[in-house]
Amino acid sequence: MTGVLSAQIRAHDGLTAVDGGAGITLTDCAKTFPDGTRALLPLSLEIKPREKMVILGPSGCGKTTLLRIIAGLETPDLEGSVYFDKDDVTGVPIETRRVGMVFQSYALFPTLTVAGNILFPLRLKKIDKAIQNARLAQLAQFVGIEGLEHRHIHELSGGQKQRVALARALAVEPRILLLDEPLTALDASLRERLRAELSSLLDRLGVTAIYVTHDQSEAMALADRIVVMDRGAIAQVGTPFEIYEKPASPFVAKFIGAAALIPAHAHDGGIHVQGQRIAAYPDKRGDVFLVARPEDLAPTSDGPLEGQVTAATYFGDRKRLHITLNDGPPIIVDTPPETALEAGDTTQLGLTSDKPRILTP
Ligand SMILES: Nc1ncnc2c1ncn2[C@@H]1O[C@H](COP(=O)(O)OP(=O)(O)OP(=O)(O)O)[C@@H](O)[C@H]1O
Repeated sequence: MTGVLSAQIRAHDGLTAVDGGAGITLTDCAKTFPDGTRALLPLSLEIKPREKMVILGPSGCGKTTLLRIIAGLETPDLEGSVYFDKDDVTGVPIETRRVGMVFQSYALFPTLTVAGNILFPLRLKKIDKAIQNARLAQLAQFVGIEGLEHRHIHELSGGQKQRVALARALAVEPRILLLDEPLTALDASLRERLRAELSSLLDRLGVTAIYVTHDQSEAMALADRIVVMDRGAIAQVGTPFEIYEKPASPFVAKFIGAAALIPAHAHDGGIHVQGQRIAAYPDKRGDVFLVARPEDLAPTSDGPLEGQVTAATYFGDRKRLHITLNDGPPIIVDTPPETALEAGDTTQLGLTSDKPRILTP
């Protein structure tokens, strides 16, 4: 057997290098639907071969539309173009793009068995039976569903269904794997486990993977880089570290890591909140925001900030306080689980680091 998948699976077995995974170049891709909805403003994006790129953003920001343009299920407005490596695929239909897709709803055929679902794309292409069987065995082993090949879809758990959907997407030996919220239908603990498993499967496959989610911890866990989207536009592209540590805008800071933005002023070499100097800051002068994530502030006995606890939730490993700062925004503060503070208490707060993250508006 030859082809990308064989190479991919051999790579998984440690036998050979991988030759799969195309780079993707989107140029000026906008999308206006016939009813006039502008789902995407013109955007350009480069995705490297074998990169795990996560598209992250709130509901309705255009994530799925962007994914469907890469898949060939939508065409961009006239000025846009899509390249896979050096091939212009803008007008090429999904069947000939060599992409695999995995959906939130699994989109499995309920009347077919596991094997029937996985082999469906190969049967369409009338691939030789012996090759089909060999590939089924490889894929079942690869995604961890051996022994379930003859089950019907309704006899599977959610996690097993998702593995079947992944195996079917891989059956076509894709250069690019597109995953649209594939874990959303699963319960939290299974989602976390499969997320880790999927991440390592994608690494071993060496395929270029585009993964859509609105769940930022999923994005952080899986991505080489994240595209954060806001209302049809790209708000920031960067590694999880860059997006978390250097958010490009208030939108990105608030969307990633439950950050509150506290209005502050930079002058005389320091950051000042409500007239109180809270940290050294030699860089700039003027109005700025202090980025306050749950780990950035802690209750203290001597300020400099003060606020009222509006809710306190015990999580076992920590206690999460919702606090409204005096003359300031509501913030979230994670404290050790034994913290005595409860809703209704007033507390002083200090920074946990002497290098706070500062955002200029
Ligand atoms: N076929 C369509 N016709 C008209 N408008 C559409 C169509 N498909 C999507 N839209 C609109 O385009 C915008 C972007 O939709 P899209 O599905 O890409 O968002 P999303 O970020 O994937 O959202 P979600 O996380 O809720 O799935 C939305 O306002 C949506 O209503």
